[in-house]
Amino acid sequence: MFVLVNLKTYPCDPVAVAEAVRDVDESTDARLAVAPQAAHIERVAETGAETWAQHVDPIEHGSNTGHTLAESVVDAGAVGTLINHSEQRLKLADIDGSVRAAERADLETVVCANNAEQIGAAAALGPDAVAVEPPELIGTGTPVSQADPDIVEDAVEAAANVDSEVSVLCGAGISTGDDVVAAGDLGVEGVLLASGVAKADDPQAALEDLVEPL
Ligand SMILES: O=C(CO)COP(=O)(O)O
Repeated sequence: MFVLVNLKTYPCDPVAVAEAVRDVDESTDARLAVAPQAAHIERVAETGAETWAQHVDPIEHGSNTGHTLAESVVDAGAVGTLINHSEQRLKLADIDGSVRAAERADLETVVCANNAEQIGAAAALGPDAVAVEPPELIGTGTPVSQADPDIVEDAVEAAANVDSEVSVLCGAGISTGDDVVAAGDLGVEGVLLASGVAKADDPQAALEDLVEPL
C-alpha cells in the first residue's frame, strides 16, 4: 500500500513529520511519502523522506508570476505531485496541462477527484494514479472506507474501465491502520490522508499505527 501524507497548510513541523515518514517507511513494506507546502519541499526532501508537491501549474518556464513550475519542485527534491486536490480545484484543461507539465519534469502524478465519474475523466488524462476523496468527509475523521465504501469501489471500477494501468487511491478521514486495511479491501492501492498525521500530537505514532497491519 502507498500511504501519502498531505500536510496541506497545517501548522505542523514539516521536517519532523518527514523524519517520521522516513523512519516508518524503513520499518514497513508499505511505501510512505509526504507532501509539504512548496516552500518546505527542499527541507523535507533533505530528510530522505519521499517528497511530493501538493500542486503544480500547467505552465512552462517563462512569465508566470506566482505559479508553481514542475521543474522547480523537482529541483527542490520532489518526486511526485498531487493535482486537482479538492482544496486546489482546476478546470479540466488545466488538469491535463498540469499532468503534462509533471510528465515533462518526470514527476509521478496523482490526480484527485470527488466521485467515480470524475475519476473516470481523470484516468483518461493518463496520470500514474487517481485519488477519490469525497469533500464532505475530508478532515472529519470519519473514514471514506467506512462511511462511503461504494464511492471507493465505483472509483476503482471507473478507473479500470478507462485505463487499467492507472492506480487508484482513496482519502478522507483515514487515520488508523484499520481504515487503511478497509480501503485496501475495497480495491485501492493506496491512501491519501492529512489530519490524522499532520494534526496528531505524535505524528510518528500515528504513522506507525497506520502501517501496523500492513
Ligand atoms: O484531503 C485529504 C488528503 O489530501 C484528506 O484529509 P483528511 O485525512 O484530513 O481527511
